[in-house]
Amino acid sequence: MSTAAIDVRGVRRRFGARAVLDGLDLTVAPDEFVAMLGHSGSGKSTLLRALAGLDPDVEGSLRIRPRRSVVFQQPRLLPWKRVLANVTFGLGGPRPRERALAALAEVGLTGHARAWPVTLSGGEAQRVALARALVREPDVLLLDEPFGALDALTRLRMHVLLRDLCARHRPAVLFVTHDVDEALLLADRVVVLRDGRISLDRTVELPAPRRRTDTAFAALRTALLRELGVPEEIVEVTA
Ligand SMILES: Nc1ncnc2c1ncn2[C@@H]1O[C@H](COP(=O)(O)OP(=O)(O)OP(=O)(O)O)[C@@H](O)[C@H]1O
Repeated sequence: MSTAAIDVRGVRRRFGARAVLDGLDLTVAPDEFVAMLGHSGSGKSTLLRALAGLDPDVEGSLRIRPRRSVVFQQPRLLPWKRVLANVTFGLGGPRPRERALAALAEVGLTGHARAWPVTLSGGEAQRVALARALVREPDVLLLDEPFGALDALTRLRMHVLLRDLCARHRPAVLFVTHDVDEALLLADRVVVLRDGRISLDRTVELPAPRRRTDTAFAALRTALLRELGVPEEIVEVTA
């Protein structure tokens, strides 16, 4: 029996004649933070949906620890429930209210427990979504471009928050993003999804604190952009 948090072997997902995932293998260890990059339409969300148990038509072997939480690009809060009730919704176990309040405190939203979702900013709503995911103490956190809809400054704040939350709770993380720098700032390992498989798998060994301006950071960024098929003149601008 594998001790991995995620262990995917030979996964295939067809839509009509096209295999979006085509014999994909991926293993994520417990505690590991893996960022997944890939151009638009490469199948990142398809894989995440399969791992979240939302796709009955995927083929191959998918093993994932059963305690898993998903955060999507949109916070997907229930608008007719207050913030606290969104976090406790469907939550089993003892003292759900206390645990939800603790989770809201962790994401800096203690004062918003009684607020309605419609009154929240995009960043606040996404923090509620993170609290809702983490209150379940998942072994695996699946994140599908969770900061994709946020402005640049809020995104930076969310990076710090996510890093701190992961350091405290230590879930295995599979983090889908388009943003190479975001991947390199946060992840232990970066993988690229291309032609239905993992085409590049790199451990991120960068001195802390990670800085976009460091030479090693820039070198990794260049390698990843090339793997993503970004035109050379654009790669050069970012180097
Ligand atoms: N239910 C579906 N029916 C048909 N095709 C689908 C379906 N879901 C996804 N696809 C196709 O599968 C491919 C991969 O989609 P997916 O959403 O996984 O890509 P992605 O890498 O997450 O893209 P993006 O970065 O733009 O979100 C796309 O070409 C998409 O059109």
